[in-house]
Amino acid sequence: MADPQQACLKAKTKAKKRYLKAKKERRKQRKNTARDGTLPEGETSDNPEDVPPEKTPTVINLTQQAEQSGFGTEGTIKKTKKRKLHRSIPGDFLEDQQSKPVEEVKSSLVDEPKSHRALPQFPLPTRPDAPSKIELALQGLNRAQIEAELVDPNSTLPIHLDADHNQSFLGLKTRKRLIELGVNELFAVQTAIIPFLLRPVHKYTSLYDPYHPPRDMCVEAPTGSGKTLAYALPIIELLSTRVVTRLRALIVLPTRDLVTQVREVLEMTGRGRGLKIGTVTGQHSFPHEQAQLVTDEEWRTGRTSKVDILVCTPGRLIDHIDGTPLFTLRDLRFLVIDEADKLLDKSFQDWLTKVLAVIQRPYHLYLPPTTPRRGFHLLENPSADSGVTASPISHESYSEFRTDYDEPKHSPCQKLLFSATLTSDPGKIASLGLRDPKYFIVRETATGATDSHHPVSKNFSMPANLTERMIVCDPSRKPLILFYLVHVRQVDNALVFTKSAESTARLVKLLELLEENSLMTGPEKFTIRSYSSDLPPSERKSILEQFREKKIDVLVCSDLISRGLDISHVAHVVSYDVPIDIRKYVHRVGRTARAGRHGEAWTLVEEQEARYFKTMMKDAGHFHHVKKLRISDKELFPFTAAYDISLLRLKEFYWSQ
Ligand SMILES: Nc1ncnc2c1ncn2[C@@H]1O[C@H](COP(=O)(O)OP(=O)(O)OP(=O)(O)O)[C@@H](O)[C@H]1O
Repeated sequence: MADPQQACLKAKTKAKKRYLKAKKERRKQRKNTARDGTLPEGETSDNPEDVPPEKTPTVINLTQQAEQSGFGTEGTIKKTKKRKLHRSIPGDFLEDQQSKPVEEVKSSLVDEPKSHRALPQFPLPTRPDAPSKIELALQGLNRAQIEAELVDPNSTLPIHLDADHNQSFLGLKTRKRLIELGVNELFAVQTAIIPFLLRPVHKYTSLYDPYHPPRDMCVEAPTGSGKTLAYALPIIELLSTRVVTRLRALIVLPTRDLVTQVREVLEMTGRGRGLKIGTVTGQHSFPHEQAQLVTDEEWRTGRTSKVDILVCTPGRLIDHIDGTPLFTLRDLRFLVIDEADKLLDKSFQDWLTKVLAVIQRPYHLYLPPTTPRRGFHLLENPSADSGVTASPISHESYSEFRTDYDEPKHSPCQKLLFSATLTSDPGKIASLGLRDPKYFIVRETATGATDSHHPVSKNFSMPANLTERMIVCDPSRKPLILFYLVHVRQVDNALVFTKSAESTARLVKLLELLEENSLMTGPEKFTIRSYSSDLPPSERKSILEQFREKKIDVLVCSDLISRGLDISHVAHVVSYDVPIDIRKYVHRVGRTARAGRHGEAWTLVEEQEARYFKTMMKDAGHFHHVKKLRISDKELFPFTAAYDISLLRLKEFYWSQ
């Protein structure tokens, strides 16, 4: 007897076979229909599967179809939508619908418009190339910085005394004076800056031209390249045309020593021109300085200033703005900020806000329009020395008369910024509110220049004739190595920079003891002195004078004199302690190799600092200029015994204090 279960299965298999056969038939029929565009007999077009292909427009419609046909449950639709994000080929979607015969659906899409098939051809997203160093450097910088003028450091301009050869726009008197001082040519920075400041806008050069306010200027040029003369000469040249004494040029510097130095340059070059030069640094008492600056004899005419040019430190300048009643910056024609990056530092910022508030105020050539006219108000008339002469218009009978003289004018003050490491920080420069600034950068323009040579790159240029060396050593050997350099490598006429006033004093004491105890030094003993903020100003001045006169061979100092100091015979600079940043390094080593002379820079790098120093120099694109030097124990041996004794004596010295 047949098993009823088996019989049932057989029956099901037969039914399935019939079903599949019928299905095949139907498919055949449909294919034929699709070819000739007719529906098979007995079938209606209600079935979405049978919609002629041209009526199956897009992927989105196919999804809708799936919903309509009922085989797309919620889950299926969701899945479909998700997949569509990845593969938008209609055929793919249909293949996913397991419950439908694949060919059947594909066949309905045979004639799908080709444009739809192009959709998946969108390009894959690609990662853009990293921006170049230049692009990064340019971000946030203003146009003036991008359009900076590069000046070739090798360009010079000979000074001639015949009138035809005056390309520099310097007057004959100035040129004669320069020749007397032994300056026969202008250095690169001077060839660019002096004509820019002196070239007349019209036919004549005037002290004030309210209708063509001068452009401000930023200058970055290597240390010792002659920036001081670059601004001193035009100031002297222009101010010599003045009739009455008024404060027209203000030169701000970060330290007293630099104020003295710049004053000397101005006095030397401006001799015989009748200009009065003053300084305020706090070195003298406040009333003394006040008496040098202003007089109240002619206050009615506004002629209160006793100086044409004032050289000052920022702190003392503010003291006089606040505390000297007749002191005014209203007549300023030049504001020079030397060592500008230093003076724009946070520690110095207050002075700038105050000074800018005074000089940036628009002014009226004559009286303010709201004030009734009663003669001239000379305090409000900064153009007394310009081509504009007094006229009867100022009489009170013309009180209603208005001309363009009554319009508020831009301040005629021209701001000039100088540094060997001028900041590329746009925020700092922007705080100065420069007027259409022109940037000059004195830098080698090597052929095949790379990013690092772009004007706005952070690399600073160094003096051409500077040799740089680094000595990696154990910290305990540093004094010994310095002693060795002085005695064996003839490192004299040297400035040695330490990290603080305290270490300056200790190092000098140790070196003095070493001199005493060393048998090797023989009769040739070196004079070593310290120079730091710990010393009173009078002593500092005297030490600097002795060093200038070559009475001191090695001057150990803190960074107090790392900027601006110009002593021509400095042949060596030793960074006994590694400088904390590249700016410090640039200024320190820049005390030598000035004005085209040769000079050597030595940096003692402690082993644990070597990586930091290397990175700093590499970032500045300068590491390849620094030669590595090894000093063996054998070379130091002749001094080691004296060194050990000196260390003991040093301990005793400090204990006894
Ligand atoms: N045209 C020139 N001919 C000869 N010597 C010059 C000339 N211009 C400047 N000097 C000399 O070059 C030296 C360096 O000049 P200066 O002090 O102005 O340099 P600097 O660019 O301001 O340097 P720093 O950035 O260190 O302050 C000075 O002794 C100066 O007298």
